[in-house]
Amino acid sequence: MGYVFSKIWSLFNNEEHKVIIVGLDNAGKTTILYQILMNEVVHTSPTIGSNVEEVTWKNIHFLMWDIGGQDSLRTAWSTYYAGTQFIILVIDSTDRERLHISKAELYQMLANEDLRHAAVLLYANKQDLKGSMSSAEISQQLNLTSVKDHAWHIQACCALTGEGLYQGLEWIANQIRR
Ligand SMILES: Nc1nc2c(ncn2[C@@H]2O[C@H](COP(=O)(O)OP(=O)(O)OP(=O)(O)O)[C@@H](O)[C@H]2O)c(=O)[nH]1
Ligand SMILES: [Mg+2]
Repeated sequence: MGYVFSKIWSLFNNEEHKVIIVGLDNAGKTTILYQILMNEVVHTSPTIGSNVEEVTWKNIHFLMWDIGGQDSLRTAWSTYYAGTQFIILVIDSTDRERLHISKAELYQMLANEDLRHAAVLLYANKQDLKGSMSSAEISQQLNLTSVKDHAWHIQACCALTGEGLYQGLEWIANQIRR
């Protein structure tokens, strides 16, 4: 398909882009999903299984899966991978003790065949809290610059105010428009 034609096609195309929102329990995944969907802070309890919502933003249609992050639920993440275009990995920026677990989960996902074409948006969430790690610090701890085979971006955010969330989505939109 010619470049111009494919660009025109994409303008009229209602393709739904599959997004999975993963990360450790308490990272803020469900809060982020509903902040994006409704511009509201919802009261959450730990997610068992998943929540799925259709999100339309700037005329782009997303199917967003928010998956429970508790230890015992993480082995089930891979059942959501097929057809995923974007991974949103949410990190509680105050959770220094468990950053190495997020790191291990990240690299395990990147090695998964079903996710080989997926791009990764990392949200460094809970920036409102004292002592939170900056996105630069998290990036360094996760050794993100070593990730060459997936597009990735890290965005500082606060799910309670919504700050940073749309900048992250903008990066995703740019990946789609490429
Ligand atoms: N201060 C602060 N609290 C947040 C932020 N985002 C989420 N929280 C709180 O963190 C707690 C956990 O949020 P959830 O969205 O339920 O976390 P989750 O990642 O969905 O957790 P699981 O479903 O167990 O995997 C809740 O009390 C949220 O209100 C944030 O940016 N700042
Ligand atoms: Mg949840």
